Amino acid sequence: MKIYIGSLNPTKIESVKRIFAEDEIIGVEAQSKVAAQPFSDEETLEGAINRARECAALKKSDIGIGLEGGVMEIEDEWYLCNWGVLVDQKENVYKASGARIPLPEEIKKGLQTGRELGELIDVYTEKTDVRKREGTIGVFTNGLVKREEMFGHVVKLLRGQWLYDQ
Ligand SMILES: O=P(O)(O)OP(=O)(O)OP(=O)(O)OC[C@H]1O[C@@H](n2cnc3c(O)ncnc32)[C@H](O)[C@@H]1O
Ligand SMILES: [Mg+2]
Repeated sequence: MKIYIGSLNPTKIESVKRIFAEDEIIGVEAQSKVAAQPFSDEETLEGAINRARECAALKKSDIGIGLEGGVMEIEDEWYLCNWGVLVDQKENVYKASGARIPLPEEIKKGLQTGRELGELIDVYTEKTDVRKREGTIGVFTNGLVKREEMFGHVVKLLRGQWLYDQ
């Protein structure tokens, strides 16, 4: 199969390659049509849906996948959240969410001033492009769960649900 994933972020592309190891995986730029930094489960999921639909609509695409990261609030604490969507040629839509962990107060404050998590985590860790490497989830799990692994789990949940219907 030819699978398009709506991102050029290597952690997202690699996570799809891991789970669809026998297929051709192509990363393309896709519009999430939501804010660069989504602030709820709903908005994050919507971003993933939009990316997946755009990929599924590409010529020769068998499957389109959208993976989107965001933050969401539960009782004053802000959590990392992640959503994935798979759309096939029958226009079936499969959804799954990823692991979530709370973010430190300092990061929450930065997000409240309108800055993107990807930028804040680089300042926090004094590193560059954390979002393309271990991710925020990797930083705050001491490297035990990296962004690629977390998205890999989301893609596995998508593939499994899709397989169930075949
Ligand atoms: O190129 P794209 O596919 O857009 O990849 P991205 O890294 O920007 O990722 P998202 O748009 O899905 O994530 C929305 C925002 O949240 C940030 N983000 C989400 N999860 C993250 C993580 O685990 N580590 C670092 N940044 C993260 C990300 O950098 C963006 O600012
Ligand atoms: Mg982004």
